[in-house]
Amino acid sequence: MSSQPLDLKTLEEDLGELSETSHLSEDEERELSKKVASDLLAGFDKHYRLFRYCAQQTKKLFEEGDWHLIQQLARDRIDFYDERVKEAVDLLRRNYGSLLMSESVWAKIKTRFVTYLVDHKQPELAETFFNSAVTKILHRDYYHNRFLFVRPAVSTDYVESDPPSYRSYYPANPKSGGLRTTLRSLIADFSLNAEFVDLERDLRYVVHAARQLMPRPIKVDPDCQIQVLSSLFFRNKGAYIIGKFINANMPQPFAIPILRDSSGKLYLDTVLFNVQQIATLFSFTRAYFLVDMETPGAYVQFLRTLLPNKPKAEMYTMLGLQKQGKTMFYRDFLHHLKHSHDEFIVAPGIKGLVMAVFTLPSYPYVFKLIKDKIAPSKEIDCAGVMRKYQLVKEHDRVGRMADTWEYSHVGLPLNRFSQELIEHLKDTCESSLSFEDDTVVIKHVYIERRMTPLNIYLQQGTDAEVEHGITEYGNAIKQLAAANIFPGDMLFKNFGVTRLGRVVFYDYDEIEYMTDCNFRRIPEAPNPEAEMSSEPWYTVGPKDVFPEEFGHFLLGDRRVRKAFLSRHRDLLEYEFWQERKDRIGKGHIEDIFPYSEAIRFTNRFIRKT
Ligand SMILES: Nc1ncnc2c1ncn2[C@@H]1O[C@H](COP(=O)(O)OP(=O)(O)OP(=O)(O)O)[C@@H](O)[C@H]1O
Repeated sequence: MSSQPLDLKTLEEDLGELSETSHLSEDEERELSKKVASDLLAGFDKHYRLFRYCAQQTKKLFEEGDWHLIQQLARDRIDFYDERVKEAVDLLRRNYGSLLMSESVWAKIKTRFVTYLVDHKQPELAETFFNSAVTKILHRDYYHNRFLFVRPAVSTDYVESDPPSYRSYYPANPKSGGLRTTLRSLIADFSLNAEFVDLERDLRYVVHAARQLMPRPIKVDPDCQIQVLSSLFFRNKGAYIIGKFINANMPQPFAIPILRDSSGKLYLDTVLFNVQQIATLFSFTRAYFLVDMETPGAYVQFLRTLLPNKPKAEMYTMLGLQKQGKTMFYRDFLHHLKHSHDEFIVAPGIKGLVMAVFTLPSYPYVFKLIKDKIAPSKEIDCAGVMRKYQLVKEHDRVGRMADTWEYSHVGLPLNRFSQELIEHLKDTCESSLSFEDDTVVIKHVYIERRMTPLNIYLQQGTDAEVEHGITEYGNAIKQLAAANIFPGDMLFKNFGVTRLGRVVFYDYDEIEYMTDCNFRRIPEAPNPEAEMSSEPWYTVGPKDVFPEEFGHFLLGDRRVRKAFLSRHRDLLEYEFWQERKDRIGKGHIEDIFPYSEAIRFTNRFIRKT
């Protein structure tokens, strides 16, 4: 396994095979390994400094309400990792070149690297960076624990920063002044450089919401405390306080979104206590958070106490550390393979024209390979598909597009593939496959969360489920449109339903920015014959979209039609699309809340401003 290809040749391709030992003396090897290990660590430290700087900048931009720059920063940050890895690899090749052509040197480099991580605050990320660089330099044959961190060598348990990753407050302590005063100082400790519209009012709402939740009579135990992560979680137009309230050894997670109104003042929009609502904030369908963390391991550990069912891989990813997410996903996946025996199969549903998709029933992910030959009707090539997937990675996914992890050179055990799947992959993706002994090596694959394809959900659903699926489908399209995404192919098979019943889009090869689309009304037919003809009587440009046509291919089924027309008739009208496009064109960034409107304070409590 390695991360996304950086278009670098391995040393072996350049200089031939590594020898077992080098011609250097023991001392020379030791000196060399010190230098290489410290160069690699310096490369990582530079990366992480820039990564943190982005989050520090975001706080300022949030205070100033510069949403466009926050989005830009979030997008740019995604590329930082590969840029730093490339720099590190170039440096090693330039400085040491053929000196690196022995296994004994690489084994020493890894050992030396571990010693440098003893007091490091991000050892797990540094190990991943090491892997990313080394897999660019060495051939796949060397991807094992002697040269790489296949398993972590340094534990992140109890790694802490100074000041620590979370702060504790004691509202029941007589000196604290009570819950509201405690919350006031908790918020002040984030040192936001902007005024609140009416903080006292918002604190009353938070206290009120908390009281509604507490079992009666309220009994305060000696351990009563509030713990909050020390940095705010920024995304789009929101900053989130993430923490837990503990009483009688019972942790109650919470999240408080802070928003900014048009006059530049702040307010607490709501408080989320429900674990599912908080899990939704960290969903793989949303953009990554920007958080200034000295010890990300401690953040993940804290978050896991709030959301124990969320895999660590997804936590790291949502904190913007997507390469760490990839590493952890792959380790989990290999572990799962060892402890399961089912077969990889073709993913249920309608096969794609662009992607070959397979899954392991016992594991909730799908694997997507770009086909060798893409149907001409698709008017896209492999590089184009990769660009669209990258666009989705970098764009605000607004809870409606699935994130993907991209891998190259993934080895999977051949005996776990069903016969039908191997034949399907050989037929469609031969150039992506190679067979090494008992292993199928896949050159390039996207991995994403498995969902129930919406077409299957609608076919098999009860009337209530069809109603729900279609309502969600329309909401998904509307939110994507608000985020400047036109899905292109709106057929139900291109959407999936998550475990929480949300509809999410996953077929990216035809997506366009709304602002690049040319929405049109169908012109009047010049005569009845033209109207009856199978060919359109008007010219159609490559970016033209005719919303009035959507109904023809979406609404064949009676139940679907009824639900759609009662909820989302506007999607069939030119005006809806043009109006959205115009708003985006004027620079408007819509508010899309990752929680329901109904739980916002403004809808729960009558505001006395
Ligand atoms: N995340 C997912 N969860 C479950 N099934 C999926 C997922 N992604 C894809 N599939 C299945 O694989 C099929 C093809 O996937 P996808 O739509 O991404 O391919 P495509 O080649 O781009 O399709 P199209 O021909 O519509 O462009 C889907 O119709 C669905 O049945």
